[in-house]
Amino acid sequence: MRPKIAAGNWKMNGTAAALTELHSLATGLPDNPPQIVICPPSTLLFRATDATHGSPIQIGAQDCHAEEAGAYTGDISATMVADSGASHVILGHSERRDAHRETDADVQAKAIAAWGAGLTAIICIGESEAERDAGQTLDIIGAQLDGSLPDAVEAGNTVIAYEPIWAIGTGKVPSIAQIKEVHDFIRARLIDRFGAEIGNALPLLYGGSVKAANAVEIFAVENVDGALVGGASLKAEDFAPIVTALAQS
Ligand SMILES: O=C(CO)COP(=O)(O)O
Repeated sequence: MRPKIAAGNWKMNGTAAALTELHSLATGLPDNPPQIVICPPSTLLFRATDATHGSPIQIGAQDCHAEEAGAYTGDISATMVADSGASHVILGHSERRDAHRETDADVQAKAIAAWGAGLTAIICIGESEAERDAGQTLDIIGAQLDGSLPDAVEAGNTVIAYEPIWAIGTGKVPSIAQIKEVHDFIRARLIDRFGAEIGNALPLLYGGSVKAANAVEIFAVENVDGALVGGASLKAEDFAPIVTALAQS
C-alpha cells in the first residue's frame, strides 16, 4: 500500500507569525491522518520542526543544493535541511526550473544529495500550457522523469509530484481524465524503469490549484496518492479539509 500524502508548499510566504497555522492544523486533524508534509521557507525550518514536534506533521524544505557545503552564497545544503529536523525536500519545482534555470540533471544531483542526508525527495515535473496544446504532455513528462530521477530510487526515498505549470496558482485544473492519463503514464514509466515493486510503491501527488472544493474528485483518481498544495496550504482552515478529504479517500 502506498502512503497517502498531503504536502503543502508555502513558497516564499510566511514569517514567524505563520507558525500558528501549524498549531491550528495539528489540533484539527482527522483520526487516521495521511502523511502531512509542510514545506515552509527555509528561514522557518528549525522553528517549524519545533512547532510540530509530537504531531503527525512533518516538515520539508523547498530546495537544496547538490553539494554538501561550500562557496554557494544564498543556498542551503541537504545536510542543513536535515539538521533542522526536516524530513523532506521539494526538488525541481517548475518555479525553480524556470526562475533558477534548474535542469533535469540538476534535480537528479540534488535528489542524490537529499538521500545522502536522509531526506525524502519530492520531485516535481509538469508541462507548460504550450506543450500541452502542442500535444507534447506525455513526451515532456517522460523526459523529465527519465532525467530527474536517479537510478537508485527506492520506495521510501522519493515522491513524484505532477504539477502542470498552467494549473499552478491559476485556478485552472486539468480534467479528471487528463489527471488520470498523466498519472497512469507516470506509473507505467516508473514500473518500466525500476520494476514493479518500486514502481508501484512510489507515491504520485497531483499539484496545481488543489482546493477543498476539488480535492475529493482528484483523490478518487487511481494513481493519485495525494496532493502538493500551494496557496490552499497557507491557512490551516483551507488545508485541513484537503487533509480530511485525503484521509477519507
Ligand atoms: O505549485 C504548487 C505547489 O507546489 C501549486 O500551487 P497552487 O496550489 O497555489 O496552485
